[in-house]
Amino acid sequence: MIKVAVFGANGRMGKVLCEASLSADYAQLSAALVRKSNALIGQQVGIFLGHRDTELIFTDESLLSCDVDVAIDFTLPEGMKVHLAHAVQQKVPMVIGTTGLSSDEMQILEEAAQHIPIVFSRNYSVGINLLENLVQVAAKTLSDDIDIEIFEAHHRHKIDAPSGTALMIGEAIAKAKGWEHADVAKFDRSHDDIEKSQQEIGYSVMRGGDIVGEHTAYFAAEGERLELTHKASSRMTFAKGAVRAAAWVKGKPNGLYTMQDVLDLR
Ligand SMILES: NC(=O)C1=CN([C@@H]2O[C@H](COP(=O)(O)OP(=O)(O)OC[C@H]3O[C@@H](n4cnc5c(N)ncnc54)[C@H](OP(=O)(O)O)[C@@H]3O)[C@@H](O)[C@H]2O)C=CC1
Ligand SMILES: O=C(O)C1=N[C@H](C(=O)O)C[C@H](O)C1
Repeated sequence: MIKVAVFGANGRMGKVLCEASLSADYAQLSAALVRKSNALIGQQVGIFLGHRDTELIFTDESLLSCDVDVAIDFTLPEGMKVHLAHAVQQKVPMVIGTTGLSSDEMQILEEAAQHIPIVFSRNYSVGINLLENLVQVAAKTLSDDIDIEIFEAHHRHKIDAPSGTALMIGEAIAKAKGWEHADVAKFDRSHDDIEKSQQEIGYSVMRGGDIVGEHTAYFAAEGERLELTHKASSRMTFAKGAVRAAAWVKGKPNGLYTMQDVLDLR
């Protein structure tokens, strides 16, 4: 049985991560952590979740009085950095799903992985991790006369854009093509006065309503077009993947892992 702590337990993903930890027969929710200032501290997690029969109460994010094996963080970059520091201090392995990290924040993650094992993935669904491999096959096979574009759609509350997953797909394609992603990523065409280059990965973004997460990679040639699409219809998909990653990372040597490692897809 793996003892799980969830940071940002009051968030959209935090709530579902608590549910997933309570539901998995190989996991138990041992700590539901929120910011020090949060009025939920001392209140029952079960009442917050609506129906769950658990004695657990919300505690603050210091991880200090927690008996846990792995901590999961799906928050925002500023929060993730604080949570990571607590986890390194307490020597607690982490599963991180927070997106929108800057290159400096990625470096902080890599440094922390020298002290604890960390799984970091911008998408914990099995389907997207498979898609990451499929787009590489497409990028290598459809090598000539091809335009590559990535479209993503998410709910109106999502802040970072393009999504972490869209970037993850783009980076996988760039790697398969032998391109530097930073050189070929195209986020804005509004000021262009020439035709697009074929050494380019274009991104487009939609935000609206309650869309959980949709991603399409387009490989468009003259005469044919391949579209590879993934649609997530429930946040529970990500949460189950993260709890699975938590069970996997327990006892692993220090280092930075991905969901591809957890799923043995490399
Ligand atoms: N990798 C994956 O598979 C997936 C990743 N995500 C990512 O998960 C993250 C969270 O998404 P979502 O649940 O929708 O977001 P929410 O806005 O619903 O929740 C954010 C949570 O982070 C906390 N938080 C924000 N800032 C800080 C801070 N500075 N210090 C401590 N805690 C903080 C919030 O606490 P408070 O309420 O106190 O502000 C809240 O608990 C996003 O980065 C999203 O992209 C989402 C789905 C899947
Ligand atoms: O914020 C979200 O909701 C999601 N974020 C992740 C991302 O940025 O790719 C994963 C998922 O698509 C949902």
